[in-house]
Amino acid sequence: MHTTGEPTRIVYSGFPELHGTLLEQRALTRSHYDYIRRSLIYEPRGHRDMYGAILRPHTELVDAGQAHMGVLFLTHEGYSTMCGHATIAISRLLVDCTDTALFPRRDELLFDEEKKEVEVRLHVPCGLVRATVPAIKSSDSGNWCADTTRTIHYLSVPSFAAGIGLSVPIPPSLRWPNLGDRENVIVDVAYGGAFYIVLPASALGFSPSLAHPDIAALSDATKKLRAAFNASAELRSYLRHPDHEDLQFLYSVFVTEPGRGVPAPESAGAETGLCFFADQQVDRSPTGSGVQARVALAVEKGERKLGQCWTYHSIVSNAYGGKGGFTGTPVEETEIGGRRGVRVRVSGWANYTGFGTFVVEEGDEVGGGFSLEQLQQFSPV
Ligand SMILES: O=C([O-])C1=[NH+]CCC1
Repeated sequence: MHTTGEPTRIVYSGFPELHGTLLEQRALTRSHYDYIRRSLIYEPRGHRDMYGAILRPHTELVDAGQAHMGVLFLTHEGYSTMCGHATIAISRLLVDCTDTALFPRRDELLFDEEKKEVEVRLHVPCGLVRATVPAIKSSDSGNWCADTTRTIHYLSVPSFAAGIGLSVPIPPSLRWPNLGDRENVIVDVAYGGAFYIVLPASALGFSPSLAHPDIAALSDATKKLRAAFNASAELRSYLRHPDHEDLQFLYSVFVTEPGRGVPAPESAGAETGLCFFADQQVDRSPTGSGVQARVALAVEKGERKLGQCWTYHSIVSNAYGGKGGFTGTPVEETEIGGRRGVRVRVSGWANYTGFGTFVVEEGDEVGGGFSLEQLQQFSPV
């Protein structure tokens, strides 16, 4: 499937049996079955911006009846802890999937006849996400399926501003041309199911406009900024989460242009973002977990109130006149680790791109998955 152009290659059958908590299953997949991720995400089946997910029908929350399905997220680098664009895609798939062999808890979905929608509870590595999928009953089969005329939304895990106006010193070895004579860069850090650095392009020394961004140069700058941030134990101390140390890492640098993009009718404003995540993958979608982080920052700064909807665009949604933009609305204040958190309602839409079976033939080493970049760096000849 794709969500505003960002792919999610969803594994719904054939993955090895995994047991334990979802985070244990994530660790086991990374240690014992990473070859499957590489074969699906790397070339020749994927590419360096490919994204995927593995459905996990048994986790501690699913087996306790608190969730309908577990999910592991796959990037070109590894296994992320939250993904809004994939959440939107997977929740649609689960509403459309009537095969209880693939979705054992399908019959537990409660379709609201009046609102014509259904809640799908997903257990993702950062916690429980409640998606609401607009649905219609198909006249012939009598089965419910997603209503493609309305957007899907999900209610996030508690998201929070972790640090505002932090100064990141940039050592000479990590400087980039646009930095000019600046010694440091001021950033905000927020958690939206994963930790984000958020800053305007101008803070990196680039034009404030993301109308025609130099993506390669911004990728180089954000990669160096991330390295400079991670080099500081004091700055890394902002990446704290009370639930689990697996969540305590810097996932992305989000470059923003406040004010750019077409606001959705129900929103009070819009902004555009360019998300560099994992090993500098570029999100084609407006990045749901990044929306959560940015909404949490806006609330913390007193720029946004509960219930105030905002529109978030990517370069792709802007290129299509705003179609595919996400909205983000802080709907509930909560407390997390002694600080203010907000649950954010993120909306968007996903489409199918196809269904397939992937094969790796015995002895086909190249077909097992390769990354040209890694071959360049590590090839023996
Ligand atoms: O939508 C999302 O949260 C993300 N898409 C790719 C990186 C994270």
